Parts: sequence; structure tokens; C-alpha cells
Amino acid sequence: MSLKIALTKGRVEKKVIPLLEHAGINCVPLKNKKRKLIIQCNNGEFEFILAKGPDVTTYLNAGVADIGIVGSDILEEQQNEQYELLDLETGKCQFVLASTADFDVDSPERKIIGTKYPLITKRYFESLGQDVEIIKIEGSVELAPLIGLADAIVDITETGTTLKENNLKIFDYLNKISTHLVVNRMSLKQHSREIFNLTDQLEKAVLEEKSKGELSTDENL
Ligand SMILES: Nc1ncnc2c1ncn2[C@@H]1O[C@H](COP(=O)(O)OP(=O)(O)OP(=O)(O)O)[C@@H](O)[C@H]1O
Ligand SMILES: O=P(O)(O)OC[C@H]1O[C@H](OP(=O)(O)OP(=O)(O)O)[C@H](O)[C@@H]1O
Repeated sequence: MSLKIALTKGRVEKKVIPLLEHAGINCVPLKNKKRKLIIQCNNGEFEFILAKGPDVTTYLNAGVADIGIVGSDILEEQQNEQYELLDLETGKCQFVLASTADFDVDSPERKIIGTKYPLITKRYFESLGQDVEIIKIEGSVELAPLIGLADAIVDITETGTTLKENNLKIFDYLNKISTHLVVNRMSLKQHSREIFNLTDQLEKAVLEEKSKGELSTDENL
């Protein structure tokens, strides 16, 4: 029987494929898949289910996937606890509080914050002892302070390009984000050998990628 892996499609999928290859999974079917959503690799040893990030945990909770590959941003935003096997240390980015340069971060007035991540935003402002109004936005979050929808945003930044091109400034840094390997507890009992084997291989792959990164930095010195 295949090990069913719910893999976040898009950015995460692209970043994770080199690690999966390192771990001995032939990812050619994944790379050539076009619009196919269920992909078998290594003669059916692994079955990848291509899903949106927030749905990965839904599949795990329902028991229809054994393993999930998903960003820690999503795990943090969803309240249900997942059993985490490994930080894959890729897909790295960070939550920030950002706005136009004239935003008064210390203003005592109740702020309006735009974000794709209402729970993380609520927790962040609660930790500051501030009650804010949160407006949930589905994308292009950077628009909110520019067009007067919100005073500021809590969003993800990676290269900083989107903030820079829209003249937005970072006012605070929140949690760092990376891609994680999570598991359905029932599957862990049923397929423990296969799951721990894959986790070990991926852990080695992460270490190898890391040492390559460190070597290339050294070479640049
Ligand atoms: N620069 C980044 N911006 C947003 N997410 C990033 C970034 N870098 C890595 N990630 C990770 O990628 C995930 C989002 O992937 P992606 O942007 O492909 O999906 P999405 O948010 O559904 O976007 P879209 O629907 O616009 O394709 C996040 O959950 C996060 O863990
Ligand atoms: O710091 P950067 O490298 O510029 O990356 C950050 C941007 O990428 C993400 O948006 P995404 O591309 O997922 O599009 P979206 O606005 O539709 O969510 C995120 O919400 C930022 O807008």
C-alpha cells in the first residue's frame, strides 16, 4: 500500500522536490504532472496528493492522508494540533507587521489590520496588550494600507520585494516560517517503519542541503 503524502502545491512543492529527490524519491512524475492532482512515485510506494496548504491538515485529520508537507504559517493559524515529524528548513519566510511610513505603531487608537492570518494577528496584538480590528484578506494583502482599507498588515515576506515595490515599511518582525513534515497519528501507528524511514531520509537530506549552503557561503568569503 502507498504512503499517502498531502503536499502543498505551488511554492512549497517546488522547494520540497529537491529534498524528496535527495531522500530517494523519483520526482519525475511530480515534475511532469501538469494538472494531475494524485501522483504515484517509486512504483506506487508513495502517492502525492497535491493540495492547498490549509487543506493538507484537513486530509490528515480525516485520515485520508498519512503525511503532510505544509508551511508552519498554516500550522500556526489552524487551531488543531498536528504531530510534527520534521522541520524541512525550506520555504523560509517571515511574518511582519508592515505599513506606509506614516503609520504610528505607538498610537493608542484602535488599529485596523489587514491579513490572510487573523488568528496569528490576533495573538500577536494580544501579546502587546492591544485590541485591534482584523480584516481578513485573501491575497495582495499589501494593498490594504495603500488604499485605506487598513492601518497596517500582518503578512509574509521573503525577499522583501513586494513591500519595497509598494513603498511599505516593516514595523515589527513576528514568527519565522518554514515548511514542516507532519503526520496523522493513526498512520504513524500503522506505518511507523515507512514513516520513520522517510523522516530519517529527509532529515539527512535537510542536513546535506544545509551543509551545501554553508559550504557555498564559505566559498564566497
Ligand atoms: N514569499 C512567500 N510568500 C508566501 N508564502 C511563502 C513564501 N515563501 C514560502 N512560502 C510558503 O508557501 C506557502 C504558500 O504557497 P503559495 O504562495 O504557492 O500558495 P498560496 O498562498 O495558496 O498562493 P496562491 O493561491 O497565490 O498560489 C505558505 O504557506 C508558506 O509556508
Ligand atoms: O517578500 P516577497 O519575496 O516579495 O514575498 C512576499 C509576498 O509573497 C506572498 O504573496 P503571494 O505571491 O503568495 O501572492 P498573494 O498576494 O496572492 O497571496 C506574500 O503574501 C507577499 O505578498
